[in-house]
Amino acid sequence: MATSCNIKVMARFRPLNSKEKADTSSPCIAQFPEETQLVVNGTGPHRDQSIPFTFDRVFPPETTQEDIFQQLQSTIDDILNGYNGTILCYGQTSSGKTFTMFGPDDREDVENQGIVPRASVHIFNRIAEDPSGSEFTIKCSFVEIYMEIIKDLLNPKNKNLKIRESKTNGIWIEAGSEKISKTGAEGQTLEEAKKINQSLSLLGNCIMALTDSKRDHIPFRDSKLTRILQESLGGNTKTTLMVTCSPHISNLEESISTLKFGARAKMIKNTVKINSQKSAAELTKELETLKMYTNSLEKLIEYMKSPDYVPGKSALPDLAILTAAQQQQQQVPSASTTAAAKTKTARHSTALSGSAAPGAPTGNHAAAGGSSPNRHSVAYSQSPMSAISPPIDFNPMAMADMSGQIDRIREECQEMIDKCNDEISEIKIKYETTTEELIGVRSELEGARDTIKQNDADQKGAKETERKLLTEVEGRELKIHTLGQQLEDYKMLATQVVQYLERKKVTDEYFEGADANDSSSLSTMSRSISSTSFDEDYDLNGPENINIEEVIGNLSEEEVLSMQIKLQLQTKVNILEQRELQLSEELRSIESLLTESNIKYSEIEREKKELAIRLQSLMETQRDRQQQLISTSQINLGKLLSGEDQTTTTSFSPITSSPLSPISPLKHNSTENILDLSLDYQNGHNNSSLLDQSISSDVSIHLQLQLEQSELDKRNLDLSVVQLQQESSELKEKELKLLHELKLSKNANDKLLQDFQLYKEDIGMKTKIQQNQMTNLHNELTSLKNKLKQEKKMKDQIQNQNISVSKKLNDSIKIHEETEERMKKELLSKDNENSLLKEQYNNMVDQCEDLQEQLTTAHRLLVSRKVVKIVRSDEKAQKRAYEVKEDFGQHTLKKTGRQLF
Ligand SMILES: Nc1ncnc2c1ncn2[C@@H]1O[C@H](COP(=O)(O)OP(=O)(O)OP(=O)(O)O)[C@@H](O)[C@H]1O
Repeated sequence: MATSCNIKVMARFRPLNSKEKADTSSPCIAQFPEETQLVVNGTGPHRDQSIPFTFDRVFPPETTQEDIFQQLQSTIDDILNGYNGTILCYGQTSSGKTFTMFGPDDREDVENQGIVPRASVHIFNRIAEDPSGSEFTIKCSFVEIYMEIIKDLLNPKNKNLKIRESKTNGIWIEAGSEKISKTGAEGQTLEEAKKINQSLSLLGNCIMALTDSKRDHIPFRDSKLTRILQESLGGNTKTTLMVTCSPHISNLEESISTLKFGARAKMIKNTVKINSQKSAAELTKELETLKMYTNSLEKLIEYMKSPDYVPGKSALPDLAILTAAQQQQQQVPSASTTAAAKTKTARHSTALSGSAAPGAPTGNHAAAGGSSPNRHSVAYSQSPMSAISPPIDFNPMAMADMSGQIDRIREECQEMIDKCNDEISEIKIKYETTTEELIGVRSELEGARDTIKQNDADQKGAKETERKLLTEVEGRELKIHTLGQQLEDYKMLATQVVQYLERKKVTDEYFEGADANDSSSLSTMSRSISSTSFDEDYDLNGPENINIEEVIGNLSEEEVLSMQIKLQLQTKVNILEQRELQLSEELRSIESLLTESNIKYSEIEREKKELAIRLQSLMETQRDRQQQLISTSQINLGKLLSGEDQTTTTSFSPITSSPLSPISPLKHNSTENILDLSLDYQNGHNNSSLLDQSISSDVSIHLQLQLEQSELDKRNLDLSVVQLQQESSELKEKELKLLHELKLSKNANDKLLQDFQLYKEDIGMKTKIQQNQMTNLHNELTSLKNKLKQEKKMKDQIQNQNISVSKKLNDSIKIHEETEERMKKELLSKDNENSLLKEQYNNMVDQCEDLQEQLTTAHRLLVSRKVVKIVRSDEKAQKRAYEVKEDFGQHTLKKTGRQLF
């Protein structure tokens, strides 16, 4: 009896792996307050919300493999009791599907064995323990669905297995290889990813459709995975879905998506019933009964054919055999009514693990499953023997007519049945072709959608590149602007320097005529250089809140180099500035010294001149006096010589203009001597003693005094001259010293000028570098602009392409949708036709059965009315008698055929 049950859904969280453990900030995202409930924390935009989930069972990370199996053992037992069963794992990649299904790679690690090895052991244990002596057939297969191709993992030659379906056996994978060439896959990574995601999203679609009461079409046929799982989802299978999750916060979105998938799947209802199949022993027994029955019939017919048999008079032989056979046949239980038959066999047991929640990263599907052989149960709703009814009266002619009619009807029926079968096969082929076509159209659509997505992504990428380029261009333009300004400043500065140098023409004259303004203009210029070189953008100290190291770290090599040069320049300028100030100071002190010296020198010169004049006048006075003395001496001498009174002598005053004392007459020495003396004196010879001897005592005293006085004067004069000469030489020394200092200053100034020249050259060079940089930047800007243009062009092309692709896609979608719609309609009408045909077919089969029954009744009548004699003479009737046996066999086949259909 069929019962309805929901899919069992369980959730398992694996432990944190070593990498996740390293992130101590994040423990397990889920809490497990109850055995059937878990709460996922840290959800919502602010990570402060929780989502509760309820499943048939939840397993926290510490759950052992044994605990898991304990919960799934009942599913295996159900399979052993004749139900179809599926255990399916679903979850994000690396969430533990393989671990749950198979366990670790190490086969020796028995403790961690997964469901499949444990289930195998359990099944064999159960078989070993079974006391009934029932026959068990265990078959096992492992297949992989890879890019919509089913591969036999146990026989790699079987690379493209087909999915088959029959009403009695449900869906199974055809265990033969075919069309290997079709599987040749090359460079299909993208295609592979698409297909894997597609089949998973199609699984999601089926689950959505199954849980949506308004949907009557479940798109199982859209992918191989859903097709295989068709019976497991909403069909005749006890299904357990194990959703596996990572406990780490980094996989939160995927885990929630997986759990939501599980929650939805939990709503799916399956209708399950026990499958039964007769064992070989039972079938043999049945066959023997049938053989017995046939033998009885044959014997009966033989007897009826024999001359001993008189219809209506002769007793029927071997009825006991018939009765025994009939009784035995009736003992054979009907499969449909014996749910607890010993021969229960699960047609369909599947263990599957599929990867990834939609939208999550995916891996391949690893499917491991087992399905029983393609057997159908031969089930009778009624035993053939039970159709034999008691004999009735019978008219042989009418019987013959009836037999003919029956034959005709049967032939007609057979024709109709064949026709129906042909039509049904045609429809089936058409249906499958249409379905395949639809799948093709859908995958084409998916492809087109992917192209659009790709194009969108390309467009986004192009936009991003464009934005980046624009930002770069803006940055470069700004830099060029800044550099341009700096260049202008440099140019201005260079002009200033040139002007300054030209104006100054730094020569000795300059130093002689230099004034405070000029030196200050030099320092002003230096300051202006410093302020120009270190504008705001390149201020090394920068605003307080800026991390200089970070700023420098962000600067390009070129900028750092430029800053270094500027820093060096600034240092140099500072040194020059200081030096200039020093020199200016020195120059000023030298200048003042020089002025002082000049003043002193001119004073000394003046004094010297005065002294010279004085000396000259003194000498003149002395000469005059000597002259006077000589002349007086001569006069006196003449007087003396002529005897004139001494009273007539001329008196004269000494240099001091003292009143002239009367000159005493010369003593008696010869006049020549006196004259000689006078002349000697005049000639500078001190010969006063001679004079004393030659002149009179008064005059000689007077003269003596005067001479002494003049001697004194002369000595004084000499002293002054020496002093003056000393002073003059000192002054000369000072002058030389000053000149030396002047020379040093000039040299320093020359050095300064040289520095300025170098500085000017440096500035010129830097200006050139800046100009080159600017040119480079301009070139770069131009190339960037060109690139931008190209990007824009490309973007436009992509946009145009996108528009045309979108248009094409829309057209194609429209066409495909129309085709799909048309096909759906066709399918629907074919389905309707199909159901009508099925109905017709079933009606015909029923009619056939009725006819068969009528025929059997007729035969039974024939037998009971003992028409054997007529039959014996009538060949046709004899033939009919043989057909009774044949018909019986066909009756069985027809029954089976209807069930199969
Ligand atoms: N419950 C668990 N206890 C201990 N280790 C586990 C558990 N679940 C998973 N692991 C480990 O986590 C890793 C990933 O698990 P597994 O390979 O089973 O993931 P998967 O879902 O099959 O991944 P994929 O979809 O990529 O094939 C493996 O190293 C596995 O041993």
